Amino acid sequence: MEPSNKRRKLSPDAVKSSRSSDQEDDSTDFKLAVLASLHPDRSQDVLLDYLLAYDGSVDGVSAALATSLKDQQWKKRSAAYGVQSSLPFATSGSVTTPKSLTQKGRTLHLYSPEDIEAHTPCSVVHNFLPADVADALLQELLQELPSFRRDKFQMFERAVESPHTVRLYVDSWDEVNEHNTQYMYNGGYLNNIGRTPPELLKVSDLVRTTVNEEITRRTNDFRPDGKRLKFQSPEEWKPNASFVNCYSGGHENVGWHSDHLTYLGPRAVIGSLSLGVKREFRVRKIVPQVDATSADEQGQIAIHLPHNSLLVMHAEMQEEWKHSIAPAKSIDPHPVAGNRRFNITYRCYKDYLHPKLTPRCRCNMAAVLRCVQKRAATRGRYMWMCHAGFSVGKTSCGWFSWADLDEDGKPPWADGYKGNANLPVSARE
Ligand SMILES: O=C(O)CCC(=O)C(=O)O
Ligand SMILES: [Fe+2]
Repeated sequence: MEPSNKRRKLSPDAVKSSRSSDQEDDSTDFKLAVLASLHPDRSQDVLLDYLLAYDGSVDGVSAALATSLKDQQWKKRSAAYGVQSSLPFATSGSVTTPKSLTQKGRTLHLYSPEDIEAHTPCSVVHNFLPADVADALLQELLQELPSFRRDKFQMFERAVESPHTVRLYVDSWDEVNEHNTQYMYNGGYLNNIGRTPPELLKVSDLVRTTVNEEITRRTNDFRPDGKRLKFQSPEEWKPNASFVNCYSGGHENVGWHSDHLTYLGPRAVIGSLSLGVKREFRVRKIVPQVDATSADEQGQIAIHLPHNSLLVMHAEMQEEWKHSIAPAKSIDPHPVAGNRRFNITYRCYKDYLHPKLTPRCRCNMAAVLRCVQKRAATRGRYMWMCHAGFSVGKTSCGWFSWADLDEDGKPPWADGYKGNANLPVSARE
């Protein structure tokens, strides 16, 4: 089945980072992403507010922000250190009962692991590492920092840079070579991939144990039937790649996105360790376009992540929610990291999703794996698509194919494949 690919729209996450992207078109998010790249010191809430006020006109918002005296003053104040204060719309204080629900245009602030796991598909472990191990890892990352890069993107006629720096690490030199030449992110290869340094590798083992325990706990305690999600891998979660993000100062951020499934597979789990300055990790449920009038339809949840906290993004997360790191008006400096926050996302790349094995489109590039979110008729189904449709400056060949995935998320070429569970027989090719 090959639908015509009339839309030639850029991914709203193109400004965000090369390894993660939106599942489908979402014009409000796209405009927010453009605005965030043009005005990195404005919070997403402020930008959304302006966007609504200016009837969705990016140019209107930009002109207004450029001349806004109030915002100039806000910008100056944001340079000061202090307690991280609430952004516009924020409700005050922490939420202590699971009954509190998000609301359109509001941000629900969550601090405790109990509240976080009750309201979101995430669990959090505070004080995850022994203090000396956390310090050693932080020191190692500070030494690595000169090799971090901003992802660069082309957006319309503008060259845009991601509003934070990043580096991908894999565990051996062979893997570094493979990733350099075969794994694509937004249509390009990364050129600063590193070999996992010793502390990062040591901590990876600790993360592995805890993430597997958390997956079991989440499945038993939070799934109504105590079973994994359909397409969720039953195999042990073994991290073999880590993206390390660095946010230097409160203005550095990452826009709304969900993480690429292409190499992780459906219903991926990600272990995310935060070190240094405490920041807000924001999440919001993806609202089907038919039911939504704005990207903020169901409100946002701000998960406060202090130094040395491990957040597990569970299997529900990437297909059903988006996440971001909101700009902070002010931050408390960390004694070792200063104004920086490091975040390590430990990921489990599946061997059967190596790009040498996955389908290729007519451009002869390994296709990307996507999940339908917005169209009610096919929501939740996975498809392989031409990479170029989501890469800036490239034209898609329009190739598309429903993915053949079994109930464990495995494709037919993987060992132990159990048969197509992605589509009803009538919709299979
Ligand atoms: O910094 C964070 O906590 C989130 C980073 C993130 O979303 C990513 O690496 O994809
Ligand atoms: Fe992400």
